Amino acid sequence: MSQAQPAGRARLIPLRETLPRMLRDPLAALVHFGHESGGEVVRLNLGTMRPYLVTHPEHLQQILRDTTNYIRDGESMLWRSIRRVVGEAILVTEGEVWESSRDTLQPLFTKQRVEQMVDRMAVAIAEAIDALGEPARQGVAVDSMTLMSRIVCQATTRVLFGRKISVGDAVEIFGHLGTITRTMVFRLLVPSAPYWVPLPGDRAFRKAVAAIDTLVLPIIRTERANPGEGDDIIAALCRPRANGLQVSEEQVRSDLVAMFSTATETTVGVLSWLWPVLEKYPEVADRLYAEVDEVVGRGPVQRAHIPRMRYTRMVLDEMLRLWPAGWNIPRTAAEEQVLGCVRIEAGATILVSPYATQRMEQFWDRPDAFDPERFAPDRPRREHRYSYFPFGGGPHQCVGQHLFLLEAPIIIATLLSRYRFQLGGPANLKARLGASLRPRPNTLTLLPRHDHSSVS
Ligand code: HEM
Repeated sequence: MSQAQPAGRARLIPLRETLPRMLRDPLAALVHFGHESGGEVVRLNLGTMRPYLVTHPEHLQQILRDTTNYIRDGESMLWRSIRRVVGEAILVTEGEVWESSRDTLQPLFTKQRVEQMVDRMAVAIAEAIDALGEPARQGVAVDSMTLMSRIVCQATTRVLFGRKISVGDAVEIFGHLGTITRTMVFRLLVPSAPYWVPLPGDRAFRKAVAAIDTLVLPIIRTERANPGEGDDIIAALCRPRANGLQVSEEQVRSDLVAMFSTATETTVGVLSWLWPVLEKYPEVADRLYAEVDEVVGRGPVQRAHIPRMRYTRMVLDEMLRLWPAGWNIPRTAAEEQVLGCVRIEAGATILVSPYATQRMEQFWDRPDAFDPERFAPDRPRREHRYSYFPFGGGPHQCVGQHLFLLEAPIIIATLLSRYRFQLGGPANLKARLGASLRPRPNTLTLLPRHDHSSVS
């Protein structure tokens, strides 16, 4: 990638090449165009829009670290759709509004604070998994995503939201978010369509957003009427901001829905790959079960177990490589930019996709193989920091990364210490496209490994 040449125009991939691939499989299409370009910046003619596709780690680093020149423009692509759900929240904004939300929320997620949450989280997770005992003993099949969402919603509402959202409401909100991510796809694929042109899914989308408001607004009103000193997200959002700014109900609602959705949707999305992965790769399943038995035994899982669960972490890292929940985090060029040898005009949309880069042969050996060994702690890592960025990077790097990397092993170890499982249909490793990635629906029957599945 020579920087010496004068910057020119990006190669444009014509519609006759982009369209059939995008219609068939948009995710595979991004990997294909990234691969074919060898990591150079290219432009995709998608008919109604012509975004740049950026896949090279050096370019990604430049973009993600520079929030002045490469912005999350609320009017573009993904952000426009997400803004219709979360409003002006931490997840979509830039500048002062973003800074104020980030300053309020980030202190809740420092390494130390997250470590303190872990034991409470382990108890909430064990209780949620206890509740699966009876249906499991009766051999009842459950939807695998619903199962994971119950566990994650219980842990999240208990620890992050100070029990101010009930588990029942959390599961309901999660369901509405699922509708939203699915129905948003049409708007993502035709981002230039004005909102007065109805697209499939619009009505279900609007109903789901309204249903979420019905559940969260009363909680916010109660908290604002009696603001407390609590260390949960709702208390933090309802207090006056550090800069003295009084926040509106709408702003609190925006950040609350954004935090709920990022904390649950992504976690459930990634963890739901566990079952098809274990089914498809029995040797991985054997090693995982062996590690859980050795480190945790029959449980309960505790904070001290987590550093010893090295293989579990390798499996998680590999799941995040192949199915990063946040597969698409586009940016807009605020001014004219030069990236590599390519000139990018002000206002252009730039596709940034962890999914594409993390599956490109230029940056990964056998990229399509599921191989946790590539993340073995004693194996030297030679990849560029931005060839693997499931949690993004730069100032917008995910605030929940540490939390996820502690919560996920607890969930896996608690489940596997108690159950084996049987999938209702064949394991499918092809992702279902939405605002975040999820596996295809499947059912699951848990098979207790011991006489009494509850041991906590
Ligand atoms: C597997 C789990 C997760 C994945 C893959 C993930 C991925 C990401 C990615 C890629 C970004 C960057 C967005 C961008 O650059 O525009 C991000 C940002 C964010 N994530 Fe996560 N996330 C996960 C879990 C969580 C959890 C558990 C929380 C909260 C408890 C969380 C809260 C956030 C927030 C608030 C932001 C916005 C940060 C900002 O713009 O300042 N995420 N996440």
